[in-house]
Formats: sequence, structure tokens, C-alpha cells
Amino acid sequence: MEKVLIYDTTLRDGSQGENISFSSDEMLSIAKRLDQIGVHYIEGGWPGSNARDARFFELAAREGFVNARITAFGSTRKPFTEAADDRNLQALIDSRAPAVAIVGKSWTLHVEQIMENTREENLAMIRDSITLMKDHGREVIYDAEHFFDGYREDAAYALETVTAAARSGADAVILCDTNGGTLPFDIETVFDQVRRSLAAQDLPVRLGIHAHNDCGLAVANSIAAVRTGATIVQGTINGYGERCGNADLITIIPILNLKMGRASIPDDRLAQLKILSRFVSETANLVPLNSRPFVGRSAFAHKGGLHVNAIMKAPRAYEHIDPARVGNKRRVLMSDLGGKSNVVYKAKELGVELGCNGLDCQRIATEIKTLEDQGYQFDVADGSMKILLQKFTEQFKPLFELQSFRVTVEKNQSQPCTAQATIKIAVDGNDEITAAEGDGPVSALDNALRKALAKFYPGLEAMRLVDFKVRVIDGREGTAARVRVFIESRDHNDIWSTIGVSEDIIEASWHALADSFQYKLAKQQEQTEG
Ligand SMILES: CC(=O)SCCNC(=O)CCNC(=O)[C@H](O)C(C)(C)COP(=O)(O)OP(=O)(O)OC[C@H]1O[C@@H](n2cnc3c(N)ncnc32)[C@H](O)[C@@H]1OP(=O)(O)O
Ligand SMILES: CC(=O)C(=O)O
Repeated sequence: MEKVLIYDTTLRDGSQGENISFSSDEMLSIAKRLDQIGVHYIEGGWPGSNARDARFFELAAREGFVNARITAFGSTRKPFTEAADDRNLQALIDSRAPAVAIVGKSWTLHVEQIMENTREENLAMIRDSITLMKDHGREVIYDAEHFFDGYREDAAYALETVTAAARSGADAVILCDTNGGTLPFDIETVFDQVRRSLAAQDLPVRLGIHAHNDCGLAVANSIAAVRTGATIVQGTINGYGERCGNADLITIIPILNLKMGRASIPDDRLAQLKILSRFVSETANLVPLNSRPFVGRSAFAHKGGLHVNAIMKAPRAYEHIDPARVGNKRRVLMSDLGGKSNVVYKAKELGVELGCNGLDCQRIATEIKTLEDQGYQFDVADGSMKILLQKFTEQFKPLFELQSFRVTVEKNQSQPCTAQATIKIAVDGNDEITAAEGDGPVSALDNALRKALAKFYPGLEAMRLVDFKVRVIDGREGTAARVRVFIESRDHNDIWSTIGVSEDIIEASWHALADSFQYKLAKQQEQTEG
């Protein structure tokens, strides 16, 4: 079966999404990653729109792209003008991109009411613009904007527009669900009718799909189109794009390759999908979606005890593919929804030996449920979970002990708050007292503890706290409200999270902080002991 060509429009339609803006250098670094993974087209922007997009094409022209064709996007010429005089079309030519995408109108609403144009002139605009690009030796991809809405309202005219495009030499015609309101079975029906109509006119043009996600169906619609003959799929990394976004290529590519047996990017690059998804979200400065299919952190995370019990016997019992195929990995989460299987799996993963003191995993699972009932949440605190498992199994070796601490916060009229902490700890029976300042009480406590421990343990400079979250847990009848504090810490090669729960926010923070330092110091010791 024919290969499905992947057409990425992250840099163009993706950047039409709210809160997304890439610099031209960032656009280039994304383009290089897309090329490496093997996408076939990279739509680099609209050179006639702004200086940044035009600069991207200058940069791209100097780069060698191995797999992808750089594509410049623009609209058909203005009504009642010459294509050769059109500024936008000239910008496409000047971009030196080997392929161009020309967007034109298919829906009479847009032709007549929005553009106040005539139907015939719209057809002429499509014809002239494509002809000009072909005369300049470009591959032309014709984007039929609002094709499905147009077809619903006036099928004959919508068909006339894509026929005009094909007759003028367009190499591909892309049917666009611009407003994202079409359902998969309508995509299939319309796609089939268009394909048959063009074939009957002996216009064997390549057909593609461009779907928006306003009904949450962009991926489903793209797949439906492939089933009915589309061999180009346009979309964006992570589904970024105008309004609710575009079809997510990170989901579509593995569906094509792994589920439908359709070649798109090479199979051996699928394992780079997770990194690509992360890279683009980092560059866009957007938090990666945990639940993103295939590559999200939670995509293969198992919390329910029944599920964990089953995947330990046969992963496919609750996993639709092997996570490694797309560069992801299986995770087991600890919580009050887990059973003994979660404990066994997690202990192995965290390197804690079970069965040392006869406290069986069933009992440990019950203890965890009790703690969760008191406000702990271990599915996001692996660092504290490891310490807890060591405590349950009497393998815990405290590397320092708190004797006392005191934290004060000072606020002067015009100055920002400052905080000071003094702390007394003991290491192997030796007391150490230190004091330190910080931007806030937790930062002061962190600095004081770090200073005290430095005397006994080298190597703590590499460790830093990177995230701090506080949640108020509902108070029950007769109990005061508690707070739950999460701390995320990292060093050069690891990241871990810890938790503390108390009625007092400073005490909860202390527990999370102490677990974080204990985790780091124990890790250092394990590495030294080999
Ligand atoms: C479905 C899509 O995503 S298409 C891509 C949408 N992306 C963008 O719009 C981003 C880039 N756009 C831009 O930078 C600007 O809109 C520009 C430079 C293209 C045009 O800017 P302006 O000349 O100031 O016009 P403005 O944006 O207000 O309106 C768009 C004009 O294009 C016309 N137009 C819309 N579609 C087409 C088309 N397919 N062919 C020709 N002209 C078109 C409109 O009728 C309107 O014309 P008017 O100025 O005579 O009213
Ligand atoms: C071309 C395009 O971006 C659309 O129709 O949505």
C-alpha cells in the first residue's frame, strides 16, 4: 500500500495556537528535529506575513535537509489582480522553498460573503496562483480551506475548486476541515466522492487531509481520510494550533505505522517520538500533557491494583503497545487504589528488597492506604515512597537526625519578606548547628540544612529544589485542615519528588525537604559502595 506522507505544519498552523510563538532560530531547530525523524514536508511559515517567517526561509535555504521538503505557505492572489503582481505569491517565490502550499476558498460563504468575490473569480485565483508557482518550478500543495463545510453547502462548487487546482497542475490537493466540525464518517463519505470524481476526470492528483480538533476528532478524521485514500496527512507536533489545535502527528504516526500497517516515517524512528514531543513543548514553553497518547508520562502508568497484577503477568493485558516502541516507558503508581502487586513492582523498581522483616506486601499496601487517607499522595512522590518502603522493611538508615529548627520571617514596610532559619542536626552522634537566610521560610530551611550537612557529606552542591507545591487537604469532622507539600529535586542525572503532610505548612515542608536530602545522600552512598 502507498506510503502516507507526513506534512508537518507546527511552524505555521501550530504557531497560530494561543501562547505559541517561535523565534526563527527556534523554528530552525524544530525543523531539523522534524527532518531527522523523517517527516516528508515541513511547512515553515507564511513568508509574506512577517519578517520572522521570511527569515526562517533564509536560514532554511542554507541548511541541508535530508528527508523533508521545506514548504512555504501563502494564499491565492487577491481578486481581480495579476498573480505576477501579488506580494504574497512573490514572497513564496523569494522564499526559495522547493514546495509551496497555496490556500484557496472552497466554501461559497467565504467566496461571496467574506471576500465579497464572485465564484468565477475565485476559480481564476486558484488557477492563476498555482500556474505561477508551477512556472517557477515549485511543487504545489493546494490547501482547500473549509472544504467539508463548502461541500455540505454546495458540493458542486467545492468540487469545481479542487478540480481547478488539479487541472492547473497542483501536485497534491489537501481537503481541510478548517473549522474542525466534521465527523469521521462524513470525512470518509466526502473523501471517497472527491477521490472518485477526480479519478473519473482523469486527474490522479495526490489527496491529503488537514483536520482541526474542535470536536476532539482531528486524529480520528485524519485516520478516516487515510482509510479512504488520503496519502498526505497534515498536522502538528502535540496537536498545537489555532483554537483547539490541529491533528496531533505524535498520535497519528504510530497509529499509521503500528496499527494500520501503513508506512509513514521509518519504523526505527518511532522511538524518537517522545523526545520530539518534549522538545517541541519545551521550545514552545508549554507544559507537556501527561495524558498525551503514546508519549505522555501517564500513557503507560498503572495505578489500579488489578491492572498492576495483570501487567506483571502479561503487559499487553493493559497496554495496547510496548511503550518502548515510541520511546516511552511503563510506570507503576502507588496509591490507595493499589494492592500487593503495586508494592512488589514498585519495590523492585526502587531497589528495595521486600520480605526482610516479615511485613508482607499486603500489609504494606494497607499501610499505604491508611497514609493516603491521612492526605499523602504517593503516586507523585517516588522519593518518599522509597524511604517509606525502607522504613516498613526495617532497611532505613537515617543519614541525619533533626534535633530542632526555628524559622523566622521578617517583613519591613517597603522591603520584600526575608526569612532566617537555624537548625540543629546530628550525624553519627555529632551535633551541628547552622543558620541561613532565604527568600522564604522553606528556602531558608533548605539553605540551613544544606550548610549543616555539607560538613559531613560532600557533593550536595549539585542538588537543587526545582518545584514546590502546596495543597490544602479537606479537613474532616473534628480534624483541622492539613496541607500536603510536594518538593521536586534534581541533580546532574536524576530527578525525584518527595512529600510531607501536616497541619502546619512549615512542618509539612520540612518532611518533604528531609526526605529529599535523605534520598540524595542514600543515592550517593549506594553509588560509592558500588
Ligand atoms: C485556514 C488558515 O489557517 S489560513 C492561514 C491563516 N493565517 C494567517 O492569517 C496568518 C498570516 N496572516 C497575516 O500575516 C495577514 O493576515 C496577511 C499579511 C496575510 C494579510 O494581512 P492584511 O492585508 O492586513 O489583511 P487581513 O489580515 O486584515 O485580511 C485578510 C485579507 O486576505 C483576504 N483573503 C483571505 N483568504 C484569501 C485567499 N485565499 N486568497 C486571497 N485573499 C484572501 C481577505 O479577504 C482579506 O482581504 P482584504 O484585505 O481585501 O479584506
Ligand atoms: C489551511 C488551513 O490551515 C486550514 O484550512 O485550516
